[in-house]
Amino acid sequence: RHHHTCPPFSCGHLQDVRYPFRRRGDPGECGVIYYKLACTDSRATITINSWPYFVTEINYANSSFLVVDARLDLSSSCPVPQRNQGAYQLYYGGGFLRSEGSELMLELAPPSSIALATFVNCSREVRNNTLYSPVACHSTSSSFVYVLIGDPTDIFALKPSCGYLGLAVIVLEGERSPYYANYRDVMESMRNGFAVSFPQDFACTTCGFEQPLPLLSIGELISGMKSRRYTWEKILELLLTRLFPRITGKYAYAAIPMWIAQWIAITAVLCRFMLPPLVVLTFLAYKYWRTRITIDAVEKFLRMQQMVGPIRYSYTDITAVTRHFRDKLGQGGYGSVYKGVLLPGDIHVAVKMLAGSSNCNGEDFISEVSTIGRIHHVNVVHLMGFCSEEMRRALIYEYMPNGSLDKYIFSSERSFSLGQAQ
Ligand SMILES: Nc1ncnc2c1ncn2[C@@H]1O[C@H](COP(=O)(O)OP(=O)(O)OP(=O)(O)O)[C@@H](O)[C@H]1O
Repeated sequence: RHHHTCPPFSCGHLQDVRYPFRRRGDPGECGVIYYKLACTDSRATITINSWPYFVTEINYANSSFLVVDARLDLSSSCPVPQRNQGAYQLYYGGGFLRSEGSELMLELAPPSSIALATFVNCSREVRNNTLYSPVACHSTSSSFVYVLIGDPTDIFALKPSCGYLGLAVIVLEGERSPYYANYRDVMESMRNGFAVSFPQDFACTTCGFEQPLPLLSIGELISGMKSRRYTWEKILELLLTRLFPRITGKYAYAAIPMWIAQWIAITAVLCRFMLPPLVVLTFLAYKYWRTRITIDAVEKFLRMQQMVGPIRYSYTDITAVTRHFRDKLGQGGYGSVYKGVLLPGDIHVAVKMLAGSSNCNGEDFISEVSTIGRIHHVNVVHLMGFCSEEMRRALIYEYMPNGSLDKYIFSSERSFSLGQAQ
């Protein structure tokens, strides 16, 4: 797709320039925004860290391109870089940092090893110091120019008589120690430029170039593993590329485990914070639903019962009848029994307050009211009324002044007699 809408172009002396490069004014989907080339008849220029560089060569085979400092006076026989602190930011791992606004990219790692060459101007001559290589063609009898090669931390500890002039990135060839390079080597390296890699993202096979994904047959996989051609990382990469071609195309392979980790983290956080409240809510909803069912069944029964059975009282009536539960007669399996007086007529009653807890469910209450309420027998205590408000329930019996029969049956003396009336 990319190939059709963004055809290769020429820029300066470069031919067949493709992704990730783009020209000013190219459609948005062409190339990568930071790889904009400014083209003249003879030069292609790119800006890295706000500093211009000539792109002298692009090597698509190893995803790198060669750059030369555009502000370096190449025609001079004794070039010294301009004051350019910030144009080169070297990463300690050996990479080349590129910052664009708030973004900091590590991808531009030069394929060959590089070092910084710092040019300084000293008011006094520096003797017997191998770090300071003289730049004779720029020095006079009162001003001495040197180039220092290597770790930038050494350079920050400059001699007091020296001031900073400019920086250059130089390529360290082979085994040569940077501390023994002289100005001639530095000049040659500055003129040749240094190579910069495309970021990993853009070097991937699926970006814009219509290359087929690697075929992955089981046999090939096994033989690859046997011959140690495929490492575990390689196998993971192949699998991920096949499973998520879009994602692996969009992000670099290195970003995939991070992507998976992010999803795992999000799921874990959701489970940790969402699941417990959800479980509690479900439980409460279930409890409420069960209670509602019981209450509804009782209410339905009571509407029918009202015509035939005992009288229904409100909870306020019950508190009035028992005078706020003042006189407790006893305690049974289903709750406490209080003495009360029904007006009008001053009829003495026993009010059994059913405990709201589990052992009294709606069914028991219904059967008590419907069965006992209908029985009118001399040997069965008469149910005169009841109360049911939500989960507060009470049964109102006629008052038995002699108390419960078990008081006599299980009394320690076992010597009692019932009169005819009793
Ligand atoms: N109608 C009543 N008149 C006078 N006192 C009563 C009456 N009903 C109950 N009581 C008193 O309250 C106590 C508890 O009675 P309750 O019927 O609740 O207990 P229970 O006999 O163990 O039966 P249950 O197992 O059905 O609760 C009795 O022992 C008795 O002293």
